Amino acid sequence: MTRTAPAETPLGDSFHVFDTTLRDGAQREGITYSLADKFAVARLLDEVGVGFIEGGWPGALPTDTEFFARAAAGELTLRHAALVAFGATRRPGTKVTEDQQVAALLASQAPVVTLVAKSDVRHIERALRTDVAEACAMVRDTVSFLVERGRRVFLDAEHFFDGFAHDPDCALRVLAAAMESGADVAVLCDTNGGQLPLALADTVGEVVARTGYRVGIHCQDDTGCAVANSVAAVQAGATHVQCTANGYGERAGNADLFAVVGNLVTKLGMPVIPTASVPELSRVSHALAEIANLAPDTHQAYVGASAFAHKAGLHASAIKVDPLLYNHIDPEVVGNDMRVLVTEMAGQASLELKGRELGVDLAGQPAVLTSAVRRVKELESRGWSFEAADASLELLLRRELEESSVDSPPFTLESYRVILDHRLDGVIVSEATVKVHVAGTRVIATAEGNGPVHALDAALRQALSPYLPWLADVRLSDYKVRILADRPGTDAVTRVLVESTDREHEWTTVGVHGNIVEASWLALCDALAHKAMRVEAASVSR
Ligand SMILES: CC(=O)SCCNC(=O)CCNC(=O)[C@H](O)C(C)(C)COP(=O)(O)OP(=O)(O)OC[C@H]1O[C@@H](n2cnc3c(N)ncnc32)[C@H](O)[C@@H]1OP(=O)(O)O
Ligand SMILES: CC(=O)C(=O)O
Repeated sequence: MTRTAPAETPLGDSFHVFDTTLRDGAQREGITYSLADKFAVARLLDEVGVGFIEGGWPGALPTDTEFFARAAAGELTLRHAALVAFGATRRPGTKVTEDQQVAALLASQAPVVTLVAKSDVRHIERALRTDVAEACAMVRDTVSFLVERGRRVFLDAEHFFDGFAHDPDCALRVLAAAMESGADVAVLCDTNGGQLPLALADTVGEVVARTGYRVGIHCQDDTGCAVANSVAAVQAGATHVQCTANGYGERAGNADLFAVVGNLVTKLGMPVIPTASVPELSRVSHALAEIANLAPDTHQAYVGASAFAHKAGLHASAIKVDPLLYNHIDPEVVGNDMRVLVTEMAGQASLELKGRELGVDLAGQPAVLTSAVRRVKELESRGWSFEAADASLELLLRRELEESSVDSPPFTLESYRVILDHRLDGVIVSEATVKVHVAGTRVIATAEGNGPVHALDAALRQALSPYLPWLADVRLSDYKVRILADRPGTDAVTRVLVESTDREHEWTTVGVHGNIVEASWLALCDALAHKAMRVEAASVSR
């Protein structure tokens, strides 16, 4: 059997980060982990150095039974974490030795077992249909049975906070039944997730003071307070905290591992995971979202892509002096990055910082900055959006600087024409003709496409390719359209975002116009102008 305590974590066994992504996280609507997913999740969690990984409920779910069997057969080697099996106590009125589910916990060979037990008298009487004495006997029998067979046991006291408020004696009797039978941690669960931090911390403090037990915390997020409740519980004396990656879990979710660990490490100075793992938090959070087949939450505390993204001009002006003036921590501590967003809320400092990020030096250029801010605000008020179109913003800044690389575009347009042909057979064909001037030559080209923008792109490529060899590498990788119809006092306009790639880089440009084809054309032209600018910069530096 493998180890029953975390290895190589600075606080050792004295503080537990207990992850239940593979059990409670899998209870989230929309998540189904395959066996391969479960191994991948466990390995990533082990990489960030959690102390315990609850792998599922063997005996209840066939995938979980298989997961533990394969782990026991050597398919899962954990460097930091101990593997935990989850399950219930014996059923009321049965013998523990005859309970198939308890037998499955033992058969899983997991060195640690979490047993869930009801600690609210209303649940004992109405859901289990038994009395408190039998509920305590179920806990006592099952804990003793597993401890005698060498397992380390944690007790998840379900509905503890509601139960304690209603009948503290019953709730404490259930804890005593477990702890006096050899359980290691009495985990107080806010199963319905209805608690708020101050009251929850009072209860945790009272239980610790009255019993002297090692107490853990498990918080659901139904009040949006799971992270706050978990941290408050730790401050009140809990030394075992249960959480899930990105807060996945039943209903509104669970306490987010990354926020809980982020808070404990950076706010309370508790090295609850290995120091070297802290900068891995952002990467692992995103990888776990991929495995769950969910988009990472860009606004997630600590690890979200927007967690350190600043839009307001006033923020940027202070960040220019010292980034920590507007960041609660250095984002690199948790492997994240700071970003400055340029929108209509930008001021000169935002543009100067963004310019720095894009390699455009605007320091000591107050006139250029004033004019660029005015231009950005004016364009944004007409529907442009530079937040997601760094390449168009870079062109705008360089145009304001009157840099030669953008002053002489690779081609100029004389005219374009797009025809949409709806044939009798129902087929719709788009045809575009462009007349451009490139390398001192007037070129006319016509091409068909499955839509007007496709046809335009094809005609432009046909016209320019003989003169711009780099065009062969450039392709349109994404195209997004948004109709901006609800702007007071203006006609509806279309905003087009074009993402381009040349296999090495990706860049996004924006175009806005009342006509969708013209909006697309503007974004397309910026995309090529941006590539041409890079090509020229590369040839100059050679
Ligand atoms: C708070 C939590 O999130 S705990 C985790 C909950 N997770 C899950 O339920 C997911 C996995 N569950 C399952 O696969 C199934 O529910 C099983 C295999 C556990 C049980 O399935 P079934 O035998 O068909 O029972 P069913 O799900 O209808 O009801 C649960 C039974 O467990 C009993 N039970 C509930 N909690 C406990 C407990 N802590 N200890 C012992 N028995 C319990 C219930 O009283 C009920 O008994 P009954 O069948 O006599 O009415
Ligand atoms: C154990 C558990 O998941 C809960 O009480 O919410």
